[in-house]
Amino acid sequence: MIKIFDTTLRDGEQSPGCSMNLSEKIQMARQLERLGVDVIEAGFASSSPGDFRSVEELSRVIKNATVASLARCVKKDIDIAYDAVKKAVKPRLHVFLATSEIHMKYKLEMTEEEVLERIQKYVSYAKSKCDDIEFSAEDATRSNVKFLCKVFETAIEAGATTINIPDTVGYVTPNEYHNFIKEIKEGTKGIENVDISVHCHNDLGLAVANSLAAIEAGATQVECTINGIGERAGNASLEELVMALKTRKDYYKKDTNIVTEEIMNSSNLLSHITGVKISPNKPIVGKNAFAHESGIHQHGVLKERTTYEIMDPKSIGLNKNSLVLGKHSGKHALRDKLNELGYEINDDELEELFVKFKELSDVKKTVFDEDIHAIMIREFQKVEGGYELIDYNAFTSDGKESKTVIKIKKEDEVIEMVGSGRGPIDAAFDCMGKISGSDIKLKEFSIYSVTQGKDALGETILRVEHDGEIYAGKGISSDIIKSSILAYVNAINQFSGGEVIEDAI
Ligand SMILES: CC(=O)SCCNC(=O)CCNC(=O)[C@H](O)C(C)(C)COP(=O)(O)OP(=O)(O)OC[C@H]1O[C@@H](n2cnc3c(N)ncnc32)[C@H](O)[C@@H]1OP(=O)(O)O
Ligand SMILES: CC(C)C(=O)C(=O)O
Ligand SMILES: [Mg+2]
Repeated sequence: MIKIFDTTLRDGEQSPGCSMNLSEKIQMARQLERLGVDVIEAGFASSSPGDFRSVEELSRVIKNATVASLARCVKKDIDIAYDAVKKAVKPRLHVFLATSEIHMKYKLEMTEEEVLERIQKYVSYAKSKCDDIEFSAEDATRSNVKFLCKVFETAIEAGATTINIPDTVGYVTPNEYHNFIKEIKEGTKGIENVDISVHCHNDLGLAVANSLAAIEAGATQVECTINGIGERAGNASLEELVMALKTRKDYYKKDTNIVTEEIMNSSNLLSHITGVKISPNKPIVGKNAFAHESGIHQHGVLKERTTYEIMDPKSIGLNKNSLVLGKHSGKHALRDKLNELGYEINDDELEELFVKFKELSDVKKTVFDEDIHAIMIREFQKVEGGYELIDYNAFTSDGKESKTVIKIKKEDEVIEMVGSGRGPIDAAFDCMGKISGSDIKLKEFSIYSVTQGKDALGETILRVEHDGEIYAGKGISSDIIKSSILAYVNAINQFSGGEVIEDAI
């Protein structure tokens, strides 16, 4: 059995534009639990009060999976990480220190001896607080293998129950990694009593191949993320890894606890939460992964699906029969759909959402899954004390400067302002800039149609820069000017005094 350690909420969140608020992390963690992952790395508790709160809250919410927090070999990090995970049913402390020459010399400014001492000291300290300890040798694949064996021996003697061999910069190749792990297995005393974990980055597009090679060499845990998000080019993608093991069970002869039918839900939920789209040719979860365009392939698939499909789409949760939601649907069907899409809600939340659902179904014939995601994403974005759009009017005609008037509320104050620009959206952003009185630069802006038909919902995703920091905003509406204003409001609410409502659905 291969343990799946999901780090979507920690390493995944380290990818630019993938930050999640607490309510988004809770929804995602619940979905990861339905997916059946063994370990959820909930965050790096000491890195910020927000990270602490989310690790602490996830430790309360998650019942089956182990909940881990990352910590440096620093007392304060370990204390804070333990405080955050201590209420979990199965807590884990994940302690790390770099072991490559380049990291030790330039980053840590430590000698090999100092690194070994520090590992001994802080893994023992972590062990005095928590039974389940993972130790990671950051940049392991660029470390001297003999030194690495000493590193792991030290960590195991100090109480580590899992040792992790990360390919931090995505440098290694599959055969090389396979041999490297074999060498570590042969050269490290006590390694037979602990889990061997791997954590691969995708800088050369080899993260999944390297993880699979590591499994063949004896790794018992793989670290990965949904949709492969993560630092730089990302981490090994959970769905690719798991489906490779499942589809080629004849070769790998290994199982995981993953409920593969939950893969599509997990992937869609993350993509909706982060606003990061999945490329159509992405293996397993891309729009084209099970699509057949050419005649010869279509002919083959019509006669026998397996001529061109190595996986059954149903095995990842595609093509499930589902109830069609519309203006005549009731709360049971809405709850059923929300659960099917990976959202858990209580009765009060259902009442509130049902009102929004009815408003939408009055204007749309059919409410698609994407519409439901859109309603939920709006709920996640609620901000207490932040700006709230009340109304807007746009005046535009070909070749002339456009004007947009926005009426907006912040706490009890209603503000009305006019902006001008090249087109109504440019004018709306000019107006929002004046309202917030801040120096804001628009860095990225895209609008996607998220549902079908002429009444489709448009999703705006943008990034703005303020005070050297980048803030992402999302807005959804059947009116693209409104979705753009909502996205802008969502972005500026993150720095203009609003506080994300932690218990929003
Ligand atoms: C490979 C990975 O993914 S590692 C995880 C990366 N994730 C993150 O860094 C996200 C969160 N990080 C943060 O918010 C901040 O970096 C913090 C709060 C953790 C630390 O912030 P700061 O104290 O300002 O330090 P800063 O980030 O500038 O530098 C890192 C410091 O940690 C030290 N350090 C790095 N790794 C380790 C380690 N594993 N154990 C002990 N010390 C370490 C560095 O040497 C440096 O020390 P110095 O301040 O004495 O020079
Ligand atoms: C903290 C460690 C496991 C990491 O993310 C890496 O080395 O990539
Ligand atoms: Mg990493």
